[in-house]
Amino acid sequence: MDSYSLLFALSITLVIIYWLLAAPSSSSKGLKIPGPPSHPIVGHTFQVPQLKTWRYFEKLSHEYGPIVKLKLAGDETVILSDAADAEELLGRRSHNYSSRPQLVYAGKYLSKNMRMVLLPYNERFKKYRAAFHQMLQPRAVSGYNQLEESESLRLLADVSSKPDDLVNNCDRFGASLVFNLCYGATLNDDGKDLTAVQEIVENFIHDTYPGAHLVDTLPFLDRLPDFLAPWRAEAKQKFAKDSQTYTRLINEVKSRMDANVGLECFSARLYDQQEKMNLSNEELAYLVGVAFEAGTETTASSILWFLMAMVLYPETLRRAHQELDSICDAKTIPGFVHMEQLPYCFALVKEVMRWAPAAPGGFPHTSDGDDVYKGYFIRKGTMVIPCIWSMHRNEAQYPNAYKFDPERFLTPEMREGEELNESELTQGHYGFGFGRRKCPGQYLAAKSAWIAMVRLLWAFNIEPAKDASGNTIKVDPDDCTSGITSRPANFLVKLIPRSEQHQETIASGLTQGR
Ligand code: HEM
Repeated sequence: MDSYSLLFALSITLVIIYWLLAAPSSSSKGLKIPGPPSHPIVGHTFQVPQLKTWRYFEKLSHEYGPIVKLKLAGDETVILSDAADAEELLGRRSHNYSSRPQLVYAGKYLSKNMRMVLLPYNERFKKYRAAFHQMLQPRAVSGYNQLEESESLRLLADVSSKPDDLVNNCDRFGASLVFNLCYGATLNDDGKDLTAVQEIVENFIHDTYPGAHLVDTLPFLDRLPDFLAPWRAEAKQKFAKDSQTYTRLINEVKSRMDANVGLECFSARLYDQQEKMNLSNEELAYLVGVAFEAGTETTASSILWFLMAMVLYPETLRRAHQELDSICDAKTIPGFVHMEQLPYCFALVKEVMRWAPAAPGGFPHTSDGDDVYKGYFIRKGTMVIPCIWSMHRNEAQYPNAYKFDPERFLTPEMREGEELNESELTQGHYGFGFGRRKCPGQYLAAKSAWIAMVRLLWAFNIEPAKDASGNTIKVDPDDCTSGITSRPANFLVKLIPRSEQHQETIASGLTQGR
């Protein structure tokens, strides 16, 4: 038997002993939360599919109701599929539900407990969150209009010149905007920094996936000595590599600051407050790095979902074009000043975030104390997962929920040009999560999505791609990636400039640095 098989056999034996001796017995303190039958030893651990878990959660909600309990390797897990329950528990009772499950591999070793997204609700978390708030609160975000407009213009130019490189073009847009805000510089064209952060995000998504590392299912395996725990050295090695990237980036900022280049960016602001905030250089590097990684993948995914919706629902594309053409001719690139005049486009952007949330499975929260809700007992340490996908498919709240239909968000007030402001983009759907862990980048993300989508609509016809024989290639929204975030996979689409004048306007906008 090799050392991995031995370790596996040992782990199974230990989990059985743990389960029998240490796992909490079922509670008599409240009603039993419904859920599927489970195995007496491993619970539901092996029933939950690794891929597109949110679809399984949706199926459970149809069978057992909006609050479902699962037992995953001894841990109690509650899946919420109705937004009202999530708003009550994770929102109004957020004092109790704002922690995160503690991951040994990704939290302790891969992130040295410095990645905000994985931190429990502790003092370090509050300090990090306050720093994010400074940079990403609505008032600060309204100062980024010019940057968002110039980055989205660059997106149009990239799509025009490299139409077959769509995924990279969208990734670049998501990344370069956040990069600029974080490091006060333009993302290099050599792709080095983008590739580095993409690799970090890819590893992170893989390493946080349920079941990716046995030690996160059985945390006591962390007591094993290094020679029996080869994963520990692997995670530490990845940390060292990621840390090198993030440290290099903030060191570059520091050099520019030392050379008295007036810099306004997240890193510079943190350097100025480093002592007051009691941040080590490593912490500072990670704090900024996490903003860069969190903003890169999600924004690009939303744009790709938008393009897919336009292919699947050409009538909505036609209506958006009609609205845009009535406000902006081919010589006028739409900008934030036009937001109030474009209610249909506004509703369309919100519908993208509902129809295809970039983080469909939701991020798990953890309870810090026992609680009773609707008669159900929720034990301290329960992992509570708000399944955004199921919430967005709730027929009572969103009739005909599987259909992409911007009309559902088009209120009479909006038709009159009211309620068309940036913060409204984040309302009416749950794509940014809940309570004290709600996405701190939501205002920036929603505005970036708006400007990118509206400008792509203005500039291009969005059509299904064709194969070599001229047949339309089918587009399937179920063909998507699985992880904390999700985006279309194998998605081919054709973006065709709407006119030569549109192209000329983009080119002259670029030369004028608009
Ligand atoms: C379309 C784009 C985006 C989407 C859909 C999105 C969605 C989310 C969601 C669902 C969460 C988890 C909330 C919860 O736990 O309930 C989250 C957390 C987070 N997001 Fe975003 N996000 C986006 C863009 C951004 C951007 C641009 C940034 C930063 C510049 C950012 C930074 C973060 C951070 C740091 C967290 C962790 C917060 C915590 O654990 O307290 N996100 N996001």
